[in-house]
Amino acid sequence: MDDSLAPQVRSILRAARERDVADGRVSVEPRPLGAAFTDAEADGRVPVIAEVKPTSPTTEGERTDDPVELAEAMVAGGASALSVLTEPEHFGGSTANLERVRAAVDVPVLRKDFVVREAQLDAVEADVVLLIARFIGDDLERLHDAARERGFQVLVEVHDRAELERALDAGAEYVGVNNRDLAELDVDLGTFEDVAPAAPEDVTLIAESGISSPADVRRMRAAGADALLVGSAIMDGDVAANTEALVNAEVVEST
Ligand SMILES: O=P(O)(O)OC[C@@H](O)[C@@H](O)c1c[nH]c2ccccc12
Repeated sequence: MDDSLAPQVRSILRAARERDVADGRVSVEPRPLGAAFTDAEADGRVPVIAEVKPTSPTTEGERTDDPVELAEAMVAGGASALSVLTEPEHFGGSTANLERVRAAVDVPVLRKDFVVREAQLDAVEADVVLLIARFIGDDLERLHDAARERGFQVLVEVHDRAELERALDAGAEYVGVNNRDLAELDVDLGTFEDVAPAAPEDVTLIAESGISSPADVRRMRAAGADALLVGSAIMDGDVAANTEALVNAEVVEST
Protein backbone atom coordinates (compact mmCIF):
# COMPACT_ATOMS: atom_id res chain seq x y z
CA MET A 1 0.00 0.00 0.00
CA ASP A 2 0.96 3.65 -0.52
CA ASP A 3 3.16 4.52 2.47
CA SER A 4 2.76 8.26 2.02
CA LEU A 5 -0.89 8.07 3.12
CA ALA A 6 -1.89 8.97 6.66
CA PRO A 7 -2.28 5.85 8.86
CA GLN A 8 -6.03 6.52 9.21
CA VAL A 9 -6.38 6.55 5.44
CA ARG A 10 -4.46 3.28 5.10
CA SER A 11 -6.78 1.73 7.65
CA ILE A 12 -9.81 2.98 5.70
CA LEU A 13 -8.51 1.43 2.47
CA ARG A 14 -7.71 -1.86 4.14
CA ALA A 15 -11.28 -2.03 5.48
CA ALA A 16 -12.68 -1.10 2.04
CA ARG A 17 -10.83 -3.94 0.35
CA GLU A 18 -12.04 -6.44 2.92
CA ARG A 19 -15.66 -5.32 3.15
CA ASP A 20 -18.20 -7.87 1.92
CA VAL A 21 -19.97 -7.01 -1.29
CA ALA A 22 -23.45 -7.76 -2.55
CA ASP A 23 -24.31 -10.28 -5.25
CA GLY A 24 -25.83 -9.03 -8.46
CA ARG A 25 -25.51 -5.77 -10.27
CA VAL A 26 -27.33 -2.50 -9.69
CA SER A 27 -28.94 -0.53 -12.48
CA VAL A 28 -29.79 3.06 -11.62
CA GLU A 29 -31.81 5.82 -13.21
CA PRO A 30 -29.98 8.77 -11.76
CA ARG A 31 -31.42 12.14 -10.84
CA PRO A 32 -29.37 14.49 -13.02
CA LEU A 33 -26.69 16.34 -11.08
CA GLY A 34 -25.98 18.96 -13.76
CA ALA A 35 -29.64 20.00 -13.84
CA ALA A 36 -29.71 20.31 -10.05
CA PHE A 37 -26.79 22.75 -10.27
CA THR A 38 -28.38 24.72 -13.12
CA ASP A 39 -31.65 25.01 -11.19
CA ALA A 40 -29.82 26.42 -8.19
CA GLU A 41 -27.98 28.99 -10.30
CA ALA A 42 -31.24 30.06 -11.94
CA ASP A 43 -32.60 30.59 -8.46
CA GLY A 44 -29.62 32.66 -7.24
CA ARG A 45 -28.32 29.86 -5.02
CA VAL A 46 -24.76 28.58 -5.01
CA PRO A 47 -24.87 24.87 -5.94
CA VAL A 48 -23.96 23.04 -2.73
CA ILE A 49 -23.70 19.30 -2.14
CA ALA A 50 -24.31 18.93 1.58
CA GLU A 51 -22.76 15.92 3.22
CA VAL A 52 -24.34 13.66 5.86
CA LYS A 53 -21.17 12.67 7.71
CA PRO A 54 -21.82 11.40 11.25
CA THR A 55 -18.08 11.48 12.06
CA SER A 56 -14.66 11.22 10.39
CA PRO A 57 -11.03 10.59 11.32
CA THR A 58 -10.58 14.37 11.57
CA THR A 59 -13.79 15.17 13.48
CA GLU A 60 -14.27 15.02 17.22
CA GLY A 61 -17.31 13.13 18.46
CA GLU A 62 -20.15 11.69 16.46
CA ARG A 63 -23.49 13.14 15.43
CA THR A 64 -26.17 10.58 16.15
CA ASP A 65 -29.20 12.41 14.71
CA ASP A 66 -31.36 10.54 12.22
CA PRO A 67 -29.65 10.93 8.83
CA VAL A 68 -33.04 11.45 7.17
CA GLU A 69 -33.77 14.43 9.41
CA LEU A 70 -30.34 15.88 8.69
CA ALA A 71 -30.86 15.34 4.95
CA GLU A 72 -34.27 17.00 5.00
CA ALA A 73 -32.83 19.98 6.87
CA MET A 74 -30.09 20.30 4.25
CA VAL A 75 -32.63 20.32 1.44
CA ALA A 76 -34.77 22.83 3.35
CA GLY A 77 -31.66 25.00 3.65
CA GLY A 78 -31.28 24.99 -0.14
CA ALA A 79 -28.77 22.19 -0.87
CA SER A 80 -28.78 21.17 -4.56
CA ALA A 81 -27.66 17.63 -3.85
CA LEU A 82 -26.61 15.48 -0.91
CA SER A 83 -23.62 13.32 -0.16
CA VAL A 84 -24.07 10.38 2.19
CA LEU A 85 -21.14 8.51 3.71
CA THR A 86 -21.60 4.75 3.42
CA GLU A 87 -18.21 3.86 4.96
CA PRO A 88 -19.12 2.20 8.28
CA GLU A 89 -15.89 1.88 10.25
CA HIS A 90 -14.33 5.34 10.12
CA PHE A 91 -17.20 7.67 9.14
CA GLY A 92 -20.21 6.12 10.90
CA GLY A 93 -21.96 5.67 7.56
CA SER A 94 -24.05 2.86 6.07
CA THR A 95 -25.72 1.85 2.82
CA ALA A 96 -29.00 1.79 4.77
CA ASN A 97 -28.54 5.49 5.58
CA LEU A 98 -28.14 6.24 1.90
CA GLU A 99 -31.21 4.22 0.91
CA ARG A 100 -33.36 5.97 3.49
CA VAL A 101 -32.09 9.41 2.59
CA ARG A 102 -32.54 8.85 -1.14
CA ALA A 103 -36.11 7.67 -0.57
CA ALA A 104 -36.89 10.77 1.51
CA VAL A 105 -35.58 13.55 -0.77
CA ASP A 106 -35.90 14.51 -4.45
CA VAL A 107 -32.38 15.83 -5.00
CA PRO A 108 -29.49 13.75 -6.40
CA VAL A 109 -27.60 11.74 -3.78
CA LEU A 110 -23.88 10.98 -3.96
CA ARG A 111 -22.52 7.81 -2.42
CA LYS A 112 -19.40 8.73 -0.49
CA ASP A 113 -17.19 5.71 0.01
CA PHE A 114 -13.82 4.24 -0.87
CA VAL A 115 -14.63 2.21 -3.95
CA VAL A 116 -11.56 0.31 -5.09
CA ARG A 117 -13.13 -2.72 -6.81
CA GLU A 118 -15.97 -3.09 -9.26
CA ALA A 119 -18.16 -5.28 -7.04
CA GLN A 120 -18.34 -2.48 -4.44
CA LEU A 121 -20.36 -0.46 -6.95
CA ASP A 122 -23.25 -2.87 -6.44
CA ALA A 123 -23.60 -2.30 -2.70
CA VAL A 124 -26.39 0.28 -3.07
CA GLU A 125 -28.13 2.49 -5.64
CA ALA A 126 -27.22 6.18 -5.76
CA ASP A 127 -27.39 8.99 -8.29
CA VAL A 128 -23.68 9.67 -8.20
CA VAL A 129 -20.77 7.54 -7.07
CA LEU A 130 -17.37 8.81 -5.95
CA LEU A 131 -14.12 7.42 -7.37
CA ILE A 132 -10.92 8.70 -5.74
CA ALA A 133 -8.09 8.88 -8.30
CA ARG A 134 -5.40 8.53 -5.67
CA PHE A 135 -6.71 5.15 -4.51
CA ILE A 136 -7.64 3.64 -7.84
CA GLY A 137 -4.52 4.10 -9.93
CA ASP A 138 -4.50 2.24 -13.23
CA ASP A 139 -8.06 1.01 -12.81
CA LEU A 140 -9.68 4.44 -12.98
CA GLU A 141 -10.96 4.23 -16.54
CA ARG A 142 -12.21 0.67 -16.08
CA LEU A 143 -14.07 1.53 -12.86
CA HIS A 144 -15.41 4.74 -14.41
CA ASP A 145 -16.81 2.72 -17.33
CA ALA A 146 -18.19 0.09 -14.94
CA ALA A 147 -20.01 2.78 -12.95
CA ARG A 148 -21.39 4.44 -16.10
CA GLU A 149 -22.62 1.06 -17.39
CA ARG A 150 -24.69 0.72 -14.22
CA GLY A 151 -26.21 4.15 -14.82
CA PHE A 152 -24.31 6.09 -12.14
CA GLN A 153 -23.04 9.58 -12.72
CA VAL A 154 -19.45 9.62 -11.53
CA LEU A 155 -17.57 12.19 -9.48
CA VAL A 156 -13.83 11.65 -9.81
CA GLU A 157 -11.87 13.11 -6.92
CA VAL A 158 -8.39 14.54 -7.53
CA HIS A 159 -5.87 16.46 -5.47
CA ASP A 160 -3.37 17.76 -8.04
CA ARG A 161 -2.96 18.42 -11.75
CA ALA A 162 -1.49 14.99 -12.52
CA GLU A 163 -4.58 13.33 -11.03
CA LEU A 164 -6.78 15.74 -12.97
CA GLU A 165 -5.15 14.52 -16.20
CA ARG A 166 -5.84 10.93 -15.22
CA ALA A 167 -9.46 11.80 -14.41
CA LEU A 168 -9.92 13.45 -17.81
CA ASP A 169 -8.26 10.51 -19.60
CA ALA A 170 -10.73 8.20 -17.82
CA GLY A 171 -13.61 10.26 -19.26
CA ALA A 172 -14.65 12.18 -16.14
CA GLU A 173 -17.38 14.80 -16.62
CA TYR A 174 -17.61 15.67 -12.92
CA VAL A 175 -14.33 16.34 -11.16
CA GLY A 176 -14.00 17.08 -7.45
CA VAL A 177 -10.83 18.76 -6.23
CA ASN A 178 -10.26 17.71 -2.63
CA ASN A 179 -8.63 20.48 -0.63
CA ARG A 180 -7.73 17.90 1.98
CA ASP A 181 -4.44 16.12 1.43
CA LEU A 182 -5.03 12.42 2.05
CA ALA A 183 -1.38 11.94 2.95
CA GLU A 184 -1.28 14.53 5.73
CA LEU A 185 -5.03 15.09 6.27
CA ASP A 186 -4.54 18.86 6.35
CA VAL A 187 -6.71 21.28 4.37
CA ASP A 188 -5.58 24.04 2.00
CA LEU A 189 -8.12 25.88 -0.15
CA GLY A 190 -5.19 26.84 -2.38
CA THR A 191 -5.35 23.28 -3.76
CA PHE A 192 -8.54 24.03 -5.69
CA GLU A 193 -7.10 27.34 -6.86
CA ASP A 194 -4.04 25.55 -8.22
CA VAL A 195 -5.85 22.71 -10.00
CA ALA A 196 -8.96 24.48 -11.36
CA PRO A 197 -7.27 26.54 -14.13
CA ALA A 198 -6.00 23.31 -15.72
CA ALA A 199 -9.52 21.89 -16.20
CA PRO A 200 -11.33 22.28 -19.52
CA GLU A 201 -14.52 24.41 -19.63
CA ASP A 202 -16.88 21.50 -20.25
CA VAL A 203 -15.92 19.70 -17.04
CA THR A 204 -18.10 20.37 -14.00
CA LEU A 205 -15.72 21.29 -11.19
CA ILE A 206 -16.57 20.76 -7.55
CA ALA A 207 -14.50 22.18 -4.69
CA GLU A 208 -14.40 19.67 -1.81
CA SER A 209 -13.46 19.95 1.87
CA GLY A 210 -12.48 22.71 4.22
CA ILE A 211 -15.16 25.19 3.09
CA SER A 212 -16.38 26.70 6.34
CA SER A 213 -17.79 30.17 5.66
CA PRO A 214 -19.57 32.26 3.01
CA ALA A 215 -16.19 33.89 2.35
CA ASP A 216 -14.70 30.46 1.57
CA VAL A 217 -17.62 29.81 -0.79
CA ARG A 218 -16.93 33.07 -2.64
CA ARG A 219 -13.23 32.26 -2.79
CA MET A 220 -13.86 28.84 -4.38
CA ARG A 221 -16.43 30.28 -6.80
CA ALA A 222 -13.97 32.99 -7.85
CA ALA A 223 -11.46 30.22 -8.58
CA GLY A 224 -13.95 28.48 -10.89
CA ALA A 225 -16.00 26.11 -8.72
CA ASP A 226 -19.29 25.14 -10.37
CA ALA A 227 -20.39 23.61 -7.07
CA LEU A 228 -19.12 22.93 -3.56
CA LEU A 229 -19.10 19.84 -1.38
CA VAL A 230 -19.43 20.70 2.29
CA GLY A 231 -19.56 18.35 5.28
CA SER A 232 -18.26 19.47 8.66
CA ALA A 233 -19.30 23.13 8.45
CA ILE A 234 -22.89 22.04 7.77
CA MET A 235 -22.98 19.15 10.25
CA ASP A 236 -21.77 21.34 13.11
CA GLY A 237 -24.84 22.96 14.72
CA ASP A 238 -28.07 23.98 12.95
CA VAL A 239 -27.88 22.06 9.69
CA ALA A 240 -30.57 24.00 7.80
CA ALA A 241 -29.22 27.41 8.84
CA ASN A 242 -25.63 26.39 8.07
CA THR A 243 -26.64 25.22 4.60
CA GLU A 244 -28.65 28.35 3.94
CA ALA A 245 -25.74 30.63 4.87
CA LEU A 246 -23.42 28.92 2.36
CA VAL A 247 -26.02 28.62 -0.41
CA ASN A 248 -26.72 32.35 -0.12
CA ALA A 249 -23.07 33.38 0.01
CA GLU A 250 -23.41 35.33 -3.24
CA VAL A 251 -26.70 36.99 -2.30
CA VAL A 252 -26.02 38.39 1.12
CA GLU A 253 -22.70 40.19 1.13
CA SER A 254 -21.34 39.70 4.62
CA THR A 255 -19.00 42.27 6.02
O1 LIG B 1 -16.14 18.11 6.06
P1 LIG B 1 -15.56 18.92 4.95
O2 LIG B 1 -14.20 19.46 5.25
O3 LIG B 1 -16.51 19.99 4.47
O4 LIG B 1 -15.33 17.91 3.72
C1 LIG B 1 -16.42 17.29 3.04
C2 LIG B 1 -15.88 16.27 2.03
O5 LIG B 1 -15.17 16.94 1.04
C3 LIG B 1 -15.02 15.22 2.72
O6 LIG B 1 -15.81 14.54 3.63
C4 LIG B 1 -14.41 14.24 1.74
C5 LIG B 1 -13.82 14.54 0.57
N1 LIG B 1 -13.41 13.41 -0.06
C6 LIG B 1 -13.71 12.38 0.69
C7 LIG B 1 -13.53 11.03 0.47
C8 LIG B 1 -13.99 10.16 1.39
C9 LIG B 1 -14.60 10.59 2.57
C10 LIG B 1 -14.81 11.92 2.81
C11 LIG B 1 -14.36 12.83 1.87
